[in-house]
Amino acid sequence: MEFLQTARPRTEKNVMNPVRELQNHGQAIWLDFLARGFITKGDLKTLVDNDGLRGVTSNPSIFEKAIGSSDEYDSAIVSLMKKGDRSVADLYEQLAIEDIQHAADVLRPAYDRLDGADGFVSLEVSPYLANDTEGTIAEARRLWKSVNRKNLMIKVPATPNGLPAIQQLISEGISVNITLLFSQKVYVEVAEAYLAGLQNYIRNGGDPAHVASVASFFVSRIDSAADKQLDEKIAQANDPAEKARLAALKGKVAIANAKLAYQEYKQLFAGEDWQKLEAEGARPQRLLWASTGTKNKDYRDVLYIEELIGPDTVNTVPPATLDGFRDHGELRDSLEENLDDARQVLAALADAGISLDAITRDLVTEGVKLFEDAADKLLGAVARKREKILGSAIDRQTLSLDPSTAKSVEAKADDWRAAGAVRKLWQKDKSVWTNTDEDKWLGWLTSPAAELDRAADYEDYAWRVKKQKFTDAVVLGMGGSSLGPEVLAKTFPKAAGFPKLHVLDSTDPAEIRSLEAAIDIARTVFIVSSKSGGTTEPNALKDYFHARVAKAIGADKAGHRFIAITDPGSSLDAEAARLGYARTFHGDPEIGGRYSILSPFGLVPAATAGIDVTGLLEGALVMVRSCGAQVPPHDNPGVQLGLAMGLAGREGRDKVTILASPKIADFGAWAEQLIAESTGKEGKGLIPVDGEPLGDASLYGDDRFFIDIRTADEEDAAHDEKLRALENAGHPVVRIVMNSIEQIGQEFFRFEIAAAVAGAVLGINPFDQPDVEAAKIRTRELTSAFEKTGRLPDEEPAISANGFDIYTDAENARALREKGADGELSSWLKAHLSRAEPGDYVALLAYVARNEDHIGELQRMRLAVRDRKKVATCAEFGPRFLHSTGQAYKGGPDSGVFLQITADDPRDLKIPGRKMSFSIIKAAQARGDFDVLTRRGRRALRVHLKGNLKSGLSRLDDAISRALM
Ligand SMILES: O=C(CO)[C@@H](O)[C@H](O)[C@H](O)[C@H](O)COP(=O)(O)O
Ligand SMILES: O=C[C@H](O)COP(=O)(O)O
Repeated sequence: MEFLQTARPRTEKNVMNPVRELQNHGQAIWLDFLARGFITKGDLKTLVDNDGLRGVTSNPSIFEKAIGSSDEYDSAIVSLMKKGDRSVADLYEQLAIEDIQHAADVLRPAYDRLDGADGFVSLEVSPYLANDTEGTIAEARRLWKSVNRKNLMIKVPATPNGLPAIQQLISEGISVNITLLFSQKVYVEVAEAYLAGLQNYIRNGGDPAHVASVASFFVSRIDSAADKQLDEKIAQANDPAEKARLAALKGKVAIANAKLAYQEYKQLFAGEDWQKLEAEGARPQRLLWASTGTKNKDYRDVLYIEELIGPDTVNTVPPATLDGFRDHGELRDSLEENLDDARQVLAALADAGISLDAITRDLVTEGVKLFEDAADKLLGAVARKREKILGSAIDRQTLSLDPSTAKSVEAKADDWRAAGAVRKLWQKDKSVWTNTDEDKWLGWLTSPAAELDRAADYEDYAWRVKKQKFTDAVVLGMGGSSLGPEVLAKTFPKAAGFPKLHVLDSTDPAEIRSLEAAIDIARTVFIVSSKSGGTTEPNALKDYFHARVAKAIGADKAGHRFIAITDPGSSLDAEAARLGYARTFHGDPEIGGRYSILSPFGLVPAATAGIDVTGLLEGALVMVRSCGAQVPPHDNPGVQLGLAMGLAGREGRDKVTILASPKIADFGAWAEQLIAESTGKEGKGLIPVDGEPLGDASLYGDDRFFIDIRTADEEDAAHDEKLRALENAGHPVVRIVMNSIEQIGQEFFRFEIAAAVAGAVLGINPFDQPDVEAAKIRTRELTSAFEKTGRLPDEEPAISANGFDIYTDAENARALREKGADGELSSWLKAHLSRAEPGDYVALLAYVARNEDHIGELQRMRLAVRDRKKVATCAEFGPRFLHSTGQAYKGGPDSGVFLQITADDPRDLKIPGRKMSFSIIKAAQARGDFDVLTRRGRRALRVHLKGNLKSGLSRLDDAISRALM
């Protein structure tokens, strides 16, 4: 720094150093600057020795310049990160604390020599807490403890919420520097808060000699604001005398304001009350002139030092001003000169119609904002540095957006930054969304850290599972409870010595049988997973498999082969206790199913399968930190993804097409339910498209938003080529590269934040699922009818033919007949598919066993539709999708064309103790689903395949091909 070179050694020649001379006028000079090298290279000490510098102040802008806008701290950040990853806020704070400690140590000899009267270093609480009394108190206490230096002052702003914090902190013996102080009136309140705090401290036995305080009264900013208004008045005035009167006030207001504040000081720290405190050893709270660098080049560079010299005051100056004063500063006791003039300046300002009260009020708000801006810039820079150091330990995300989406994302990120929306999200502030009950559904934000604290329990549980030598573990659950564990089961290889993990989320008798055939029932552990405990499918499956296990190993032991994961107090909780389950894990009622993967709903299946739960959570925590409260939207990967998805969706690119590489192929099914169920409601939302193989750019409409996710070692040049073609064609493409599957926890969390943010952008509550509930209610009506009558209510097909029946409601039937639907299956399909316009999507909803063959059939059909109609396609299996994309299909935008596929079940499966069989439940679910779709006025057609399913599906495939001709 240039000014340092001008700090001359003490010689005979410069004995009359004006800076040092200030002491003789009772004023202490502090430095409004700090940087690491400046301390470590001894420059601060030089100023202390040569200029008699007696203190240092810091603020968010100073740290932003030091840490954010330089590489001076990069090696220190690397060293901190070597001890382990930490949050961006933590990294900044650690660096700041170290600097403050070093500076305090340099000033400590002065502090000791002056018996604690001076030699202070100030560290400011986060500007984000400026309107939060309790938060300020807590942070000040924490910083006071962490810095652990007697000559520290904690800076607290003089906002309405800062004032009570000041009093409280002083009463705890914490030295406070009150910043952002502009008004005389507020200054009096600040001084009173100090005095009241001191009285409390003494009353509680504290020694006031250990407590110090300064009131940082801002100067130059007042002139900048007042001069601006004066200039406007001058421009408007016609009378030259009036212009001259106004011009004479320029550059005078700030000094007049400060001088009069000093007069208040003299009164406040005189009189009996003060004398009593003083007798106890209390120190006055000195006025400190801050913001004393001259802003207007027409004014003398040392104006705000020369005009404010007086006893028992401090002036904290930026380096250039210090240099200037050392070079050409002139000393006189100016502070109490011409006080009447000062009063007249303020009176004339008021006469001119300029309100100093309004100026000072605005300056506080603006001051907080400026510090927030600086903190955002600083934390954004630290976030980027952290990410760079993490290297491949953090999954890479790049957004390649079309210009329109890119512009919207940039603008929205600016809005979010200005509104502190990321912090609000983390503070569980429901105003980020629709102000309903979103605050009750944000437990997933903190679950990775909370669960890591329970890692030992998961390890112990895993050890016990291993000891049992199970061959298989089967999760019985739906939606959030099944799709997360399924990603784990399909992504991670089987761990030696642990059971193979399966997931069963179907009521299809053939699928249940096929699972049963794949396991050794006598050596299997079942995990019944239901947050509510009341979900039909896991309950039926639990009853079925309990009976099967009882048959295999005896009724008395059957319960021991079952584990429950459920919210406390649910019916499953009670049932598990009654049946003697081996263990019940409780979920957090503040985490919805689709956000529950990093809670027991995902972690128990993981531990059961021998997956490293600690590693999974530690991985997730890397992304938690990257998406943290203090990471501004521009540098926050989850927020960026959410803003991009939400905004692109709002602009019509609402088909979020997920391209997951082979190693993590199943991730899309989890992400699909998260995105669809979170956003698809109230006629708005995103329609995720999973499992649609990447095709030529010409196959896609301008309603697509692509997310490509893969692991680093899965090179695929052909795929990359196609992606580039999409980009070149103007489609938004997000690329996520995971270093390895072990880092999948990061992706769960990134997508959770993204879904929540997209929900905010879309203006919906991302944590409810009203239309899933509607389908459940309708299904329940049908199953209760079955319980009463022994059969499901009759339904009338639109046509019944050899091999198939067609069902739909009257409105759809009329519309389709108008389009040529007759007795042929293909005519109905043709009429139906012809309703899919650009921007629509076609969803095949098959209530058949989900197996390789059927997946293949559905894929063939969907691709035929996509390639011919150039619309997005979804291929889903019921009832599983009901707990996932089913929400968006019914509640989201009315752009779906639905083809429901049902079939005769060749063999049903009974559920012990129930009248209903699995086949009946599945039929009721399909009808409940279809009824809600048609009641919502959606374009829906149901084809019921009769007889042999294989040939039925191939007939359907064939009919679709013909319909598309
Ligand atoms: O409040 C204190 C000291 O207590 C200062 O660090 C204060 O923040 C600075 O003087 C001002 O922020 C600098 O303001 P300005 O020169 O940018 O207007
Ligand atoms: O995604 C959630 C499913 O609807 C299942 O709910 P549950 O966990 O309460 O059984």
